[in-house]
Amino acid sequence: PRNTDSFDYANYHTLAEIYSFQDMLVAENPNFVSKIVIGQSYEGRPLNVLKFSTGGSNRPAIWVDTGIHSREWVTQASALWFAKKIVTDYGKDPALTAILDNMDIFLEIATNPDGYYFTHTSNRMWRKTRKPNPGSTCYGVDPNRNWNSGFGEPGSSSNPCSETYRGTSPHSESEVKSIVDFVQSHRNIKAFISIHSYSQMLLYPYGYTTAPAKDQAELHSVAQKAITDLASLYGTRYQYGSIINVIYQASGNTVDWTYEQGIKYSYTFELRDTGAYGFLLPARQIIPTAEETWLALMVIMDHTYKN
Ligand SMILES: O=C(CO)C[C@@H](Cc1ccccc1)C(=O)O
Ligand SMILES: [Zn+2]
Repeated sequence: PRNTDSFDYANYHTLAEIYSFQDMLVAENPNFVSKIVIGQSYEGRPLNVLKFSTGGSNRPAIWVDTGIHSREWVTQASALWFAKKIVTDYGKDPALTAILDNMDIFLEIATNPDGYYFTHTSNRMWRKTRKPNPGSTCYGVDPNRNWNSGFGEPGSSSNPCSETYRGTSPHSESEVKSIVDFVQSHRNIKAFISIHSYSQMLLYPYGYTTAPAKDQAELHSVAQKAITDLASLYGTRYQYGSIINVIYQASGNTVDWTYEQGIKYSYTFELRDTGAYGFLLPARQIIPTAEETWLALMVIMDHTYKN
């Protein structure tokens, strides 16, 4: 495609196409969109983050990541649509314009690029990073178990061959450590949203403990509004609540760590579907999924801006 208008949002794309989309979007919007490289993957690929900013310096910010689990293809595909939506709606949609006149948005689309490349070349069902595990024939660490929050407690595995292998120590994975370093140097992130598929759930901390988050009531009511708006478009029904209550115990997970860093509005989405296709969601559902998810994201971003 020659530009982001002719880009095909209704299909899945290779890693190379994602990288070229990012560069096109920056080139088309040089005063609004920039690309930050927060680190590199194990195999040496850039960890690119798109920054949407209308000015200021170190403004309060909203972080969204997709594709931390590489096989969850609808999430990276939705992020491409979100990126275009932001540049299209700024100056037109009053709620988004108000948010962006006061806050920055950071969007990491290919959060696990080695894994994503591997799903295209070798194993469509790959989830983890692609770092070899010494002493094992099995590769990869689960980047949603590698964070320093309840690390190593029940809800992750010590077996390198497990899909939920936690790694040898917290933040051992560069794909995780790069975000840790970014969050800890930025210090003004107000919302952190990590997007997975599938199951149709909107989840908030904690996953490693049944102890309720101190902001549980507020997180719950914002989630309720978010899934209501999501459902208003196509009737897609989401469950919502704390990770451990709604899905299962999961230690060392992303948003438990960001919440414990003081980022109150920490959420994980599990996008479509509920198992009919699972990770192999047909491309025809990409745009509807992105559209309905955007409505929920706008609720969380608007609440963050107003609080
Ligand atoms: O990837 C998943 C399949 O989408 C489910 C997620 C569920 C989860 C989501 C947020 C925090 C901890 C766990 C996972 O096991 O890491
Ligand atoms: Zn996942």
